[in-house]
Amino acid sequence: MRYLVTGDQMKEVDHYTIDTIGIPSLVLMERAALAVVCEIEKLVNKKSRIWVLCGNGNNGGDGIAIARMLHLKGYRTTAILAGKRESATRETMIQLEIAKKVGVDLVDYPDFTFGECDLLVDALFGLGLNREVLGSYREIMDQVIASGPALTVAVDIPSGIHSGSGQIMGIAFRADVTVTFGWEKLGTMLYPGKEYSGTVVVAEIGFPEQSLSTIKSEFFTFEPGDANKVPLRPAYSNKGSFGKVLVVAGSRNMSGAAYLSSLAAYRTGAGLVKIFTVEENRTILQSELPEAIIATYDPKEADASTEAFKELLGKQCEWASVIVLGPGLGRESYVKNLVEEVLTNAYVPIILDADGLGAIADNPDLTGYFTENIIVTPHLGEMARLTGSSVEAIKKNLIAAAREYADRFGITCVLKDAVTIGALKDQRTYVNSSGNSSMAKAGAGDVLTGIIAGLLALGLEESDAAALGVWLHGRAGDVVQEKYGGYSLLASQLTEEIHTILQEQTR
Ligand SMILES: NC(=O)C1=CN([C@@H]2O[C@H](COP(=O)(O)OP(=O)(O)OC[C@H]3O[C@@H](n4cnc5c(N)ncnc54)[C@H](O)[C@@H]3O)[C@@H](O)[C@H]2O)[C@@H](O)CC1
Ligand SMILES: [K+]
Repeated sequence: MRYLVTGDQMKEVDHYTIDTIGIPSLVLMERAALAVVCEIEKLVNKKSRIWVLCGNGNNGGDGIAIARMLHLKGYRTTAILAGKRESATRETMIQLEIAKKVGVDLVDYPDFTFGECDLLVDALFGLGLNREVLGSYREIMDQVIASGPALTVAVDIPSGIHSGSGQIMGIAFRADVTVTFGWEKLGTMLYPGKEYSGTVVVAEIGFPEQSLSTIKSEFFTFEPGDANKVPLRPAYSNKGSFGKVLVVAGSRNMSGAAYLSSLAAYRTGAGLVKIFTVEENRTILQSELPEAIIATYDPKEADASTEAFKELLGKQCEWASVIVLGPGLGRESYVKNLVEEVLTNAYVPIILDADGLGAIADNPDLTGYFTENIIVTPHLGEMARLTGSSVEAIKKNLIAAAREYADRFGITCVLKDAVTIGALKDQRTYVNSSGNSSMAKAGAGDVLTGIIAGLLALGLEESDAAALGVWLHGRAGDVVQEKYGGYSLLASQLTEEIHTILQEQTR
Protein backbone atom coordinates (compact mmCIF):
# COMPACT_ATOMS: atom_id res chain seq x y z
CA MET A 1 0.00 0.00 0.00
CA ARG A 2 1.27 3.46 -0.69
CA TYR A 3 -0.14 6.85 0.16
CA LEU A 4 -0.94 9.45 -2.48
CA VAL A 5 -1.21 13.18 -1.92
CA THR A 6 -2.66 16.26 -3.55
CA GLY A 7 -0.28 19.12 -4.34
CA ASP A 8 -1.73 21.15 -1.48
CA GLN A 9 -1.17 18.31 0.96
CA MET A 10 2.40 17.94 -0.29
CA LYS A 11 3.01 21.63 0.34
CA GLU A 12 1.90 21.14 3.94
CA VAL A 13 4.27 18.20 4.21
CA ASP A 14 7.07 20.39 2.77
CA HIS A 15 6.39 23.12 5.31
CA TYR A 16 6.30 20.74 8.22
CA THR A 17 9.53 19.08 7.12
CA ILE A 18 11.28 22.42 6.68
CA ASP A 19 9.81 24.51 9.50
CA THR A 20 9.08 21.99 12.24
CA ILE A 21 11.56 19.20 11.63
CA GLY A 22 14.20 21.61 10.40
CA ILE A 23 15.45 19.95 7.24
CA PRO A 24 16.52 22.98 5.17
CA SER A 25 14.58 23.64 2.02
CA LEU A 26 17.77 23.73 -0.02
CA VAL A 27 18.75 20.29 1.24
CA LEU A 28 15.45 18.88 -0.03
CA MET A 29 15.96 20.71 -3.30
CA GLU A 30 19.46 19.31 -3.71
CA ARG A 31 18.20 15.79 -3.13
CA ALA A 32 15.28 16.34 -5.50
CA ALA A 33 17.66 17.53 -8.20
CA LEU A 34 20.00 14.58 -7.62
CA ALA A 35 17.09 12.15 -7.99
CA VAL A 36 16.09 13.69 -11.31
CA VAL A 37 19.68 13.71 -12.59
CA CYS A 38 19.95 10.03 -11.72
CA GLU A 39 16.99 9.30 -14.04
CA ILE A 40 18.26 11.63 -16.77
CA GLU A 41 21.60 9.82 -16.90
CA LYS A 42 19.76 6.63 -17.82
CA LEU A 43 18.32 8.35 -20.90
CA VAL A 44 21.04 10.48 -22.52
CA ASN A 45 24.76 10.70 -23.17
CA LYS A 46 27.23 13.56 -23.00
CA LYS A 47 26.61 14.51 -26.62
CA SER A 48 22.91 15.07 -26.05
CA ARG A 49 21.50 18.60 -26.12
CA ILE A 50 19.63 19.18 -22.89
CA TRP A 51 17.26 22.06 -22.22
CA VAL A 52 16.13 22.69 -18.69
CA LEU A 53 13.07 24.92 -18.77
CA CYS A 54 12.83 26.70 -15.42
CA GLY A 55 10.00 28.67 -13.89
CA ASN A 56 10.19 31.16 -11.05
CA GLY A 57 8.98 28.93 -8.27
CA ASN A 58 10.80 26.14 -6.47
CA ASN A 59 10.10 23.76 -9.34
CA GLY A 60 12.31 26.10 -11.34
CA GLY A 61 14.81 26.05 -8.46
CA ASP A 62 14.96 22.27 -8.81
CA GLY A 63 15.52 22.83 -12.52
CA ILE A 64 18.47 25.18 -12.04
CA ALA A 65 20.05 22.74 -9.57
CA ILE A 66 19.56 19.95 -12.13
CA ALA A 67 21.16 22.11 -14.85
CA ARG A 68 24.12 22.77 -12.55
CA MET A 69 24.62 19.08 -11.78
CA LEU A 70 24.39 18.09 -15.44
CA HIS A 71 26.79 20.90 -16.42
CA LEU A 72 29.31 19.80 -13.80
CA LYS A 73 29.08 16.23 -15.09
CA GLY A 74 29.90 17.46 -18.60
CA TYR A 75 26.46 17.35 -20.26
CA ARG A 76 25.61 19.99 -22.91
CA THR A 77 23.04 21.81 -20.84
CA THR A 78 21.19 25.10 -21.18
CA ALA A 79 18.86 26.40 -18.49
CA ILE A 80 16.10 28.49 -20.03
CA LEU A 81 14.65 30.96 -17.55
CA ALA A 82 11.00 31.48 -18.33
CA GLY A 83 10.20 34.16 -15.76
CA LYS A 84 11.80 37.36 -14.55
CA ARG A 85 14.82 36.56 -12.40
CA GLU A 86 13.94 39.21 -9.81
CA SER A 87 10.59 37.57 -9.00
CA ALA A 88 12.05 34.12 -8.31
CA THR A 89 11.61 32.46 -4.91
CA ARG A 90 14.43 32.72 -2.35
CA GLU A 91 15.63 29.17 -3.05
CA THR A 92 15.54 29.71 -6.80
CA MET A 93 17.56 32.93 -6.48
CA ILE A 94 20.19 31.04 -4.48
CA GLN A 95 20.28 28.34 -7.16
CA LEU A 96 20.73 31.05 -9.80
CA GLU A 97 23.68 32.56 -7.95
CA ILE A 98 25.35 29.16 -7.58
CA ALA A 99 24.67 28.28 -11.22
CA LYS A 100 26.22 31.56 -12.42
CA LYS A 101 29.37 30.94 -10.37
CA VAL A 102 29.96 27.47 -11.81
CA GLY A 103 29.35 28.61 -15.38
CA VAL A 104 25.96 27.05 -16.20
CA ASP A 105 24.59 28.33 -19.52
CA LEU A 106 21.65 30.41 -18.22
CA VAL A 107 19.51 32.08 -20.88
CA ASP A 108 16.44 34.23 -20.36
CA TYR A 109 13.60 32.98 -22.55
CA PRO A 110 13.39 35.97 -24.91
CA ASP A 111 17.11 35.55 -25.73
CA PHE A 112 16.93 31.81 -26.35
CA THR A 113 17.35 30.45 -29.86
CA PHE A 114 15.32 27.30 -30.29
CA GLY A 115 17.02 24.50 -32.19
CA GLU A 116 17.35 20.77 -31.68
CA CYS A 117 16.71 19.28 -28.29
CA ASP A 118 17.41 15.70 -27.25
CA LEU A 119 16.02 16.04 -23.76
CA LEU A 120 13.74 18.60 -22.20
CA VAL A 121 13.78 18.84 -18.43
CA ASP A 122 10.43 20.34 -17.54
CA ALA A 123 10.83 22.47 -14.42
CA LEU A 124 8.39 25.23 -15.35
CA PHE A 125 5.53 24.57 -12.93
CA GLY A 126 5.26 22.04 -10.16
CA LEU A 127 2.78 21.83 -7.33
CA GLY A 128 2.30 25.60 -7.37
CA LEU A 129 0.33 25.62 -10.63
CA ASN A 130 -3.01 27.00 -9.58
CA ARG A 131 -4.53 28.58 -12.67
CA GLU A 132 -4.81 28.26 -16.44
CA VAL A 133 -1.53 28.75 -18.28
CA LEU A 134 -1.91 31.88 -20.40
CA GLY A 135 0.10 34.67 -21.98
CA SER A 136 3.86 34.43 -22.20
CA TYR A 137 4.04 31.11 -20.33
CA ARG A 138 1.67 29.56 -22.79
CA GLU A 139 3.71 30.99 -25.64
CA ILE A 140 6.88 29.46 -24.20
CA MET A 141 5.22 26.08 -23.79
CA ASP A 142 3.84 26.21 -27.33
CA GLN A 143 7.27 27.02 -28.66
CA VAL A 144 8.98 24.24 -26.70
CA ILE A 145 6.38 21.70 -27.83
CA ALA A 146 6.76 22.86 -31.43
CA SER A 147 10.52 22.33 -31.30
CA GLY A 148 9.81 18.67 -30.52
CA PRO A 149 12.24 17.51 -27.85
CA ALA A 150 13.05 13.83 -28.37
CA LEU A 151 12.51 13.06 -24.68
CA THR A 152 10.95 14.91 -21.77
CA VAL A 153 11.61 14.41 -18.08
CA ALA A 154 9.18 16.26 -15.84
CA VAL A 155 10.24 17.50 -12.43
CA ASP A 156 7.60 16.53 -9.83
CA ILE A 157 4.67 16.77 -12.28
CA PRO A 158 4.38 17.72 -15.97
CA SER A 159 3.88 21.48 -16.21
CA GLY A 160 0.28 22.26 -16.96
CA ILE A 161 -1.16 19.28 -15.08
CA HIS A 162 -3.04 20.11 -11.91
CA SER A 163 -1.50 18.19 -9.05
CA GLY A 164 -4.80 17.49 -7.32
CA SER A 165 -7.11 16.56 -10.19
CA GLY A 166 -4.91 15.55 -13.14
CA GLN A 167 -6.72 18.09 -15.32
CA ILE A 168 -4.88 20.06 -18.02
CA MET A 169 -4.73 23.75 -17.14
CA GLY A 170 -4.91 24.94 -20.73
CA ILE A 171 -1.74 23.28 -22.00
CA ALA A 172 0.66 20.66 -20.65
CA PHE A 173 3.93 18.96 -21.49
CA ARG A 174 3.87 15.25 -22.20
CA ALA A 175 6.63 13.58 -20.23
CA ASP A 176 8.32 10.26 -20.87
CA VAL A 177 9.39 10.13 -17.25
CA THR A 178 8.14 12.11 -14.27
CA VAL A 179 10.30 12.14 -11.18
CA THR A 180 8.16 13.08 -8.23
CA PHE A 181 9.23 13.63 -4.66
CA GLY A 182 8.15 11.92 -1.46
CA TRP A 183 4.72 10.58 -2.44
CA GLU A 184 2.96 10.30 -5.78
CA LYS A 185 0.51 13.10 -6.50
CA LEU A 186 -3.10 12.46 -7.48
CA GLY A 187 -2.39 14.51 -10.61
CA THR A 188 -0.17 11.78 -12.07
CA MET A 189 -2.56 9.00 -11.00
CA LEU A 190 -5.68 10.43 -12.63
CA TYR A 191 -6.41 10.97 -16.32
CA PRO A 192 -5.50 12.95 -18.32
CA GLY A 193 -2.51 13.69 -16.06
CA LYS A 194 -1.66 9.99 -15.86
CA GLU A 195 -1.24 9.85 -19.62
CA TYR A 196 0.92 12.99 -19.66
CA SER A 197 3.24 11.74 -16.92
CA GLY A 198 4.80 8.74 -18.64
CA THR A 199 6.64 6.50 -16.21
CA VAL A 200 6.38 7.94 -12.72
CA VAL A 201 9.39 7.53 -10.46
CA VAL A 202 8.74 8.34 -6.81
CA ALA A 203 12.04 9.58 -5.36
CA GLU A 204 12.67 9.44 -1.66
CA ILE A 205 14.39 12.77 -0.87
CA GLY A 206 14.37 12.75 2.90
CA PHE A 207 10.83 13.52 4.03
CA PRO A 208 10.43 11.68 7.32
CA GLU A 209 7.30 9.47 7.43
CA GLN A 210 6.03 11.56 10.35
CA SER A 211 5.70 14.56 8.00
CA LEU A 212 2.72 12.79 6.52
CA SER A 213 0.99 12.92 9.89
CA THR A 214 0.43 16.66 9.40
CA ILE A 215 -2.13 15.88 6.73
CA LYS A 216 -5.11 13.58 6.72
CA SER A 217 -3.50 11.00 4.45
CA GLU A 218 -6.73 9.65 3.04
CA PHE A 219 -5.64 8.71 -0.49
CA PHE A 220 -3.94 5.41 -1.21
CA THR A 221 -3.34 2.73 -3.76
CA PHE A 222 -2.22 -0.89 -3.66
CA GLU A 223 0.83 -2.36 -5.33
CA PRO A 224 2.48 -5.75 -5.82
CA GLY A 225 2.83 -7.37 -2.42
CA ASP A 226 -0.65 -6.36 -1.31
CA ALA A 227 -2.11 -9.76 -2.17
CA ASN A 228 -1.07 -10.48 1.43
CA LYS A 229 -4.02 -8.38 2.54
CA VAL A 230 -6.42 -11.10 1.35
CA PRO A 231 -7.29 -13.10 4.49
CA LEU A 232 -5.83 -16.58 4.76
CA ARG A 233 -8.17 -19.56 4.59
CA PRO A 234 -7.35 -21.41 7.80
CA ALA A 235 -6.78 -25.16 7.60
CA TYR A 236 -9.35 -26.03 10.27
CA SER A 237 -12.44 -24.92 8.36
CA ASN A 238 -15.31 -26.01 6.13
CA LYS A 239 -17.18 -24.44 3.25
CA GLY A 240 -19.39 -22.57 5.70
CA SER A 241 -16.33 -20.87 7.18
CA PHE A 242 -15.85 -18.81 4.06
CA GLY A 243 -19.10 -17.04 3.70
CA LYS A 244 -22.33 -17.63 1.84
CA VAL A 245 -22.67 -15.39 -1.18
CA LEU A 246 -26.13 -14.82 -2.57
CA VAL A 247 -26.03 -13.56 -6.15
CA VAL A 248 -29.35 -11.95 -7.03
CA ALA A 249 -28.79 -11.63 -10.75
CA GLY A 250 -29.83 -12.55 -14.26
CA SER A 251 -33.11 -12.36 -16.10
CA ARG A 252 -34.75 -13.98 -19.10
CA ASN A 253 -32.12 -14.36 -21.85
CA MET A 254 -29.48 -13.01 -19.50
CA SER A 255 -27.57 -15.59 -17.51
CA GLY A 256 -23.98 -14.53 -18.18
CA ALA A 257 -23.78 -11.80 -15.56
CA ALA A 258 -24.96 -14.13 -12.79
CA TYR A 259 -22.47 -16.74 -13.97
CA LEU A 260 -19.50 -14.36 -14.04
CA SER A 261 -20.22 -12.83 -10.63
CA SER A 262 -20.70 -16.22 -9.02
CA LEU A 263 -17.63 -17.73 -10.63
CA ALA A 264 -15.52 -14.75 -9.53
CA ALA A 265 -16.78 -15.06 -5.95
CA TYR A 266 -15.80 -18.74 -5.87
CA ARG A 267 -12.43 -18.07 -7.48
CA THR A 268 -11.72 -15.39 -4.85
CA GLY A 269 -12.31 -17.88 -2.07
CA ALA A 270 -15.99 -17.84 -1.12
CA GLY A 271 -17.18 -21.14 0.36
CA LEU A 272 -20.74 -21.22 -0.99
CA VAL A 273 -22.46 -19.31 -3.76
CA LYS A 274 -26.19 -19.39 -4.38
CA ILE A 275 -27.70 -17.77 -7.47
CA PHE A 276 -31.20 -16.39 -7.10
CA THR A 277 -32.57 -15.92 -10.59
CA VAL A 278 -35.48 -16.66 -12.94
CA GLU A 279 -36.39 -20.29 -13.68
CA GLU A 280 -35.27 -20.00 -17.35
CA ASN A 281 -31.66 -19.65 -16.21
CA ARG A 282 -31.59 -22.78 -14.07
CA THR A 283 -30.36 -25.29 -16.63
CA ILE A 284 -27.70 -23.14 -18.20
CA LEU A 285 -26.30 -21.97 -14.87
CA GLN A 286 -26.37 -25.48 -13.44
CA SER A 287 -24.41 -26.82 -16.36
CA GLU A 288 -21.97 -23.86 -16.57
CA LEU A 289 -21.35 -23.65 -12.84
CA PRO A 290 -22.45 -26.85 -11.10
CA GLU A 291 -20.68 -25.65 -7.95
CA ALA A 292 -23.36 -23.00 -7.43
CA ILE A 293 -26.69 -23.58 -5.72
CA ILE A 294 -29.62 -22.32 -7.80
CA ALA A 295 -32.84 -20.90 -6.41
CA THR A 296 -35.43 -19.39 -8.70
CA TYR A 297 -38.39 -17.03 -8.58
CA ASP A 298 -41.29 -16.21 -10.83
CA PRO A 299 -41.07 -12.65 -12.20
CA LYS A 300 -44.88 -12.43 -12.16
CA GLU A 301 -44.88 -13.05 -8.42
CA ALA A 302 -42.09 -10.53 -8.00
CA ASP A 303 -44.08 -8.03 -10.03
CA ALA A 304 -47.17 -8.55 -7.87
CA SER A 305 -44.97 -8.60 -4.78
CA THR A 306 -46.88 -11.62 -3.45
CA GLU A 307 -46.43 -12.91 0.09
CA ALA A 308 -44.92 -16.11 -1.32
CA PHE A 309 -42.32 -14.13 -3.22
CA LYS A 310 -41.48 -12.03 -0.18
CA GLU A 311 -41.10 -15.10 1.98
CA LEU A 312 -38.90 -16.82 -0.57
CA LEU A 313 -36.63 -13.81 -0.88
CA GLY A 314 -36.59 -13.27 2.86
CA LYS A 315 -35.28 -16.82 3.32
CA GLN A 316 -32.48 -16.27 0.79
CA CYS A 317 -31.43 -13.08 2.55
CA GLU A 318 -31.42 -14.86 5.90
CA TRP A 319 -29.15 -17.56 4.46
CA ALA A 320 -26.61 -15.14 3.00
CA SER A 321 -23.61 -13.53 4.61
CA VAL A 322 -22.94 -11.40 1.52
CA ILE A 323 -25.29 -10.35 -1.28
CA VAL A 324 -24.59 -9.32 -4.85
CA LEU A 325 -27.60 -7.46 -6.17
CA GLY A 326 -28.06 -6.37 -9.74
CA PRO A 327 -25.97 -7.95 -12.50
CA GLY A 328 -28.15 -8.76 -15.50
CA LEU A 329 -31.47 -8.16 -13.69
CA GLY A 330 -32.76 -6.18 -16.64
CA ARG A 331 -35.12 -3.24 -16.47
CA GLU A 332 -38.52 -4.88 -16.04
CA SER A 333 -40.79 -3.25 -13.48
CA TYR A 334 -40.45 -6.17 -11.01
CA VAL A 335 -36.75 -5.40 -10.52
CA LYS A 336 -37.71 -2.52 -8.26
CA ASN A 337 -39.60 -4.91 -5.94
CA LEU A 338 -36.70 -7.31 -5.94
CA VAL A 339 -34.23 -4.60 -5.01
CA GLU A 340 -36.53 -3.14 -2.38
CA GLU A 341 -37.15 -6.54 -0.78
CA VAL A 342 -33.44 -7.31 -0.57
CA LEU A 343 -32.62 -3.88 0.85
CA THR A 344 -35.28 -4.21 3.52
CA ASN A 345 -34.56 -7.85 4.46
CA ALA A 346 -30.79 -8.08 4.44
CA TYR A 347 -28.52 -7.14 7.32
CA VAL A 348 -25.32 -8.23 5.59
CA PRO A 349 -22.99 -6.46 3.14
CA ILE A 350 -24.69 -5.86 -0.21
CA ILE A 351 -22.89 -5.05 -3.44
CA LEU A 352 -25.33 -3.12 -5.53
CA ASP A 353 -24.42 -3.12 -9.19
CA ALA A 354 -25.69 -2.67 -12.75
CA ASP A 355 -29.50 -3.01 -13.04
CA GLY A 356 -29.74 -2.89 -9.26
CA LEU A 357 -28.34 0.63 -9.52
CA GLY A 358 -30.69 1.33 -12.40
CA ALA A 359 -33.61 0.54 -10.09
CA ILE A 360 -32.19 2.97 -7.53
CA ALA A 361 -31.80 5.67 -10.19
CA ASP A 362 -35.41 5.14 -11.31
CA ASN A 363 -36.69 5.02 -7.74
CA PRO A 364 -34.53 7.39 -5.69
CA ASP A 365 -36.65 6.72 -2.59
CA LEU A 366 -34.95 3.33 -2.34
CA THR A 367 -31.81 5.11 -1.10
CA GLY A 368 -33.77 5.48 2.13
CA TYR A 369 -32.90 1.80 2.80
CA PHE A 370 -29.15 2.33 2.38
CA THR A 371 -27.10 1.29 5.37
CA GLU A 372 -23.37 1.42 5.94
CA ASN A 373 -22.88 -2.11 4.60
CA ILE A 374 -23.87 -1.13 1.07
CA ILE A 375 -21.22 -0.99 -1.64
CA VAL A 376 -22.34 0.56 -4.91
CA THR A 377 -20.26 -0.09 -8.03
CA PRO A 378 -21.47 2.29 -10.77
CA HIS A 379 -19.66 2.99 -14.02
CA LEU A 380 -19.78 6.59 -15.26
CA GLY A 381 -23.11 6.21 -17.05
CA GLU A 382 -24.73 4.64 -13.99
CA MET A 383 -23.24 7.33 -11.77
CA ALA A 384 -24.69 9.98 -14.05
CA ARG A 385 -28.13 8.36 -13.72
CA LEU A 386 -27.78 8.06 -9.96
CA THR A 387 -26.74 11.65 -9.41
CA GLY A 388 -28.34 13.54 -12.29
CA SER A 389 -24.90 14.91 -13.29
CA SER A 390 -23.43 14.54 -16.75
CA VAL A 391 -20.72 11.97 -17.51
CA GLU A 392 -18.43 14.86 -18.52
CA ALA A 393 -18.89 16.62 -15.19
CA ILE A 394 -18.24 13.40 -13.24
CA LYS A 395 -15.14 12.68 -15.32
CA LYS A 396 -13.66 16.07 -14.47
CA ASN A 397 -13.54 15.17 -10.82
CA LEU A 398 -14.02 11.48 -10.26
CA ILE A 399 -12.87 11.59 -6.68
CA ALA A 400 -15.27 14.35 -5.69
CA ALA A 401 -18.18 12.56 -7.42
CA ALA A 402 -17.50 9.23 -5.71
CA ARG A 403 -16.77 10.85 -2.37
CA GLU A 404 -19.90 12.98 -2.45
CA TYR A 405 -22.16 10.00 -3.19
CA ALA A 406 -20.52 7.78 -0.57
CA ASP A 407 -20.65 10.49 2.10
CA ARG A 408 -24.24 11.41 1.37
CA PHE A 409 -25.38 7.93 2.42
CA GLY A 410 -22.47 6.76 4.58
CA ILE A 411 -21.79 3.91 2.14
CA THR A 412 -18.87 2.74 -0.02
CA CYS A 413 -18.88 3.90 -3.64
CA VAL A 414 -16.68 2.25 -6.25
CA LEU A 415 -16.76 4.53 -9.28
CA LYS A 416 -15.53 2.51 -12.25
CA ASP A 417 -13.46 4.20 -14.93
CA ALA A 418 -10.00 3.80 -16.49
CA VAL A 419 -8.78 4.72 -13.01
CA THR A 420 -11.38 3.37 -10.62
CA ILE A 421 -12.00 5.29 -7.41
CA GLY A 422 -13.11 3.69 -4.16
CA ALA A 423 -14.71 6.27 -1.90
CA LEU A 424 -14.68 4.11 1.22
CA LYS A 425 -17.12 4.46 4.06
CA ASP A 426 -14.22 4.87 6.49
CA GLN A 427 -13.32 8.12 4.70
CA ARG A 428 -10.22 6.79 2.97
CA THR A 429 -10.18 7.06 -0.82
CA TYR A 430 -8.65 4.34 -2.93
CA VAL A 431 -7.24 5.31 -6.33
CA ASN A 432 -6.60 2.26 -8.46
CA SER A 433 -3.28 1.70 -10.15
CA SER A 434 -3.89 -1.68 -11.77
CA GLY A 435 -5.79 -2.66 -14.90
CA ASN A 436 -5.78 -1.61 -18.54
CA SER A 437 -8.06 -0.78 -21.45
CA SER A 438 -8.42 -4.41 -22.57
CA MET A 439 -10.79 -4.72 -19.58
CA ALA A 440 -13.28 -2.30 -21.11
CA LYS A 441 -15.49 -5.25 -22.11
CA ALA A 442 -18.92 -6.60 -21.28
CA GLY A 443 -18.91 -8.71 -18.15
CA ALA A 444 -15.80 -7.20 -16.54
CA GLY A 445 -18.00 -5.36 -14.03
CA ASP A 446 -19.82 -8.58 -13.08
CA VAL A 447 -16.46 -10.15 -12.30
CA LEU A 448 -15.57 -7.19 -10.09
CA THR A 449 -18.74 -7.55 -8.02
CA GLY A 450 -17.97 -11.24 -7.62
CA ILE A 451 -14.41 -10.56 -6.46
CA ILE A 452 -15.58 -8.00 -3.91
CA ALA A 453 -18.23 -10.48 -2.72
CA GLY A 454 -15.55 -13.15 -2.38
CA LEU A 455 -13.40 -10.86 -0.25
CA LEU A 456 -16.36 -9.98 1.96
CA ALA A 457 -17.09 -13.68 2.30
CA LEU A 458 -13.51 -14.21 3.46
CA GLY A 459 -14.16 -11.74 6.24
CA LEU A 460 -12.89 -8.36 5.01
CA GLU A 461 -15.07 -5.41 5.92
CA GLU A 462 -16.64 -3.29 3.18
CA SER A 463 -13.93 -0.64 2.79
CA ASP A 464 -11.06 -3.11 2.51
CA ALA A 465 -13.01 -5.53 0.32
CA ALA A 466 -13.95 -2.77 -2.12
CA ALA A 467 -10.42 -1.37 -2.45
CA LEU A 468 -8.66 -4.71 -2.59
CA GLY A 469 -11.28 -6.10 -4.97
CA VAL A 470 -10.73 -3.28 -7.44
CA TRP A 471 -6.99 -3.80 -7.28
CA LEU A 472 -7.18 -7.62 -7.68
CA HIS A 473 -9.57 -7.25 -10.61
CA GLY A 474 -7.15 -4.86 -12.36
CA ARG A 475 -4.18 -7.10 -11.66
CA ALA A 476 -6.03 -10.05 -13.17
CA GLY A 477 -6.69 -7.86 -16.22
CA ASP A 478 -3.00 -7.03 -16.45
CA VAL A 479 -2.11 -10.72 -16.46
CA VAL A 480 -4.68 -11.44 -19.19
CA GLN A 481 -3.35 -8.53 -21.25
CA GLU A 482 0.22 -9.80 -20.94
CA LYS A 483 -0.88 -13.16 -22.33
CA TYR A 484 -3.46 -12.14 -24.93
CA GLY A 485 -2.67 -8.51 -25.79
CA GLY A 486 -4.94 -5.50 -25.64
CA TYR A 487 -7.93 -6.66 -27.71
CA SER A 488 -9.03 -10.18 -26.98
CA LEU A 489 -9.77 -10.30 -23.28
CA LEU A 490 -13.00 -12.01 -22.25
CA ALA A 491 -14.43 -11.24 -18.85
CA SER A 492 -14.36 -14.93 -17.94
CA GLN A 493 -10.56 -14.89 -18.39
CA LEU A 494 -10.33 -12.42 -15.51
CA THR A 495 -11.78 -15.06 -13.23
CA GLU A 496 -9.14 -17.52 -14.49
CA GLU A 497 -6.32 -15.24 -13.36
CA ILE A 498 -7.54 -14.40 -9.87
CA HIS A 499 -5.53 -17.34 -8.58
CA THR A 500 -2.36 -15.95 -10.21
CA ILE A 501 -2.59 -12.85 -8.06
CA LEU A 502 -3.64 -14.71 -4.91
CA GLN A 503 -0.61 -16.96 -5.33
CA GLU A 504 1.59 -13.88 -4.87
CA GLN A 505 0.86 -14.18 -1.16
CA THR A 506 4.17 -14.57 0.62
CA ARG A 507 3.03 -15.65 4.07
N1 LIG B 1 11.55 23.11 -0.25
C1 LIG B 1 10.47 22.85 -0.93
O1 LIG B 1 9.42 23.43 -0.71
C2 LIG B 1 10.62 21.87 -2.01
C3 LIG B 1 9.97 22.13 -3.19
N2 LIG B 1 10.22 21.38 -4.25
C4 LIG B 1 9.79 21.82 -5.57
O2 LIG B 1 9.02 22.99 -5.48
C5 LIG B 1 7.83 22.85 -6.23
C6 LIG B 1 6.77 23.71 -5.66
O3 LIG B 1 7.29 25.03 -5.70
P1 LIG B 1 6.37 26.32 -5.67
O4 LIG B 1 5.41 26.19 -4.57
O5 LIG B 1 7.27 27.47 -5.64
O6 LIG B 1 5.52 26.23 -6.99
P2 LIG B 1 5.94 26.13 -8.54
O7 LIG B 1 7.39 26.07 -8.71
O8 LIG B 1 5.11 25.08 -9.09
O9 LIG B 1 5.51 27.52 -9.17
C7 LIG B 1 4.63 28.33 -8.62
C8 LIG B 1 4.76 29.73 -9.23
O10 LIG B 1 4.09 29.77 -10.45
C9 LIG B 1 3.03 30.70 -10.38
N3 LIG B 1 1.93 30.15 -11.17
C10 LIG B 1 1.04 29.22 -10.83
N4 LIG B 1 0.20 28.95 -11.84
C11 LIG B 1 0.59 29.76 -12.87
C12 LIG B 1 0.14 29.95 -14.18
N5 LIG B 1 -0.89 29.27 -14.67
N6 LIG B 1 0.75 30.86 -14.97
C13 LIG B 1 1.79 31.55 -14.48
N7 LIG B 1 2.29 31.42 -13.24
C14 LIG B 1 1.69 30.53 -12.44
C15 LIG B 1 2.72 30.85 -8.93
O11 LIG B 1 2.11 32.08 -8.67
C16 LIG B 1 4.11 30.73 -8.34
O12 LIG B 1 4.80 31.94 -8.43
C17 LIG B 1 7.54 21.38 -6.20
O13 LIG B 1 6.74 20.99 -7.28
C18 LIG B 1 8.93 20.79 -6.26
O14 LIG B 1 9.36 20.69 -7.59
C19 LIG B 1 11.29 20.40 -4.20
O15 LIG B 1 12.47 21.10 -4.43
C20 LIG B 1 11.37 19.71 -2.89
C21 LIG B 1 11.49 20.72 -1.79
K1 LIG C 1 7.30 20.39 -13.86
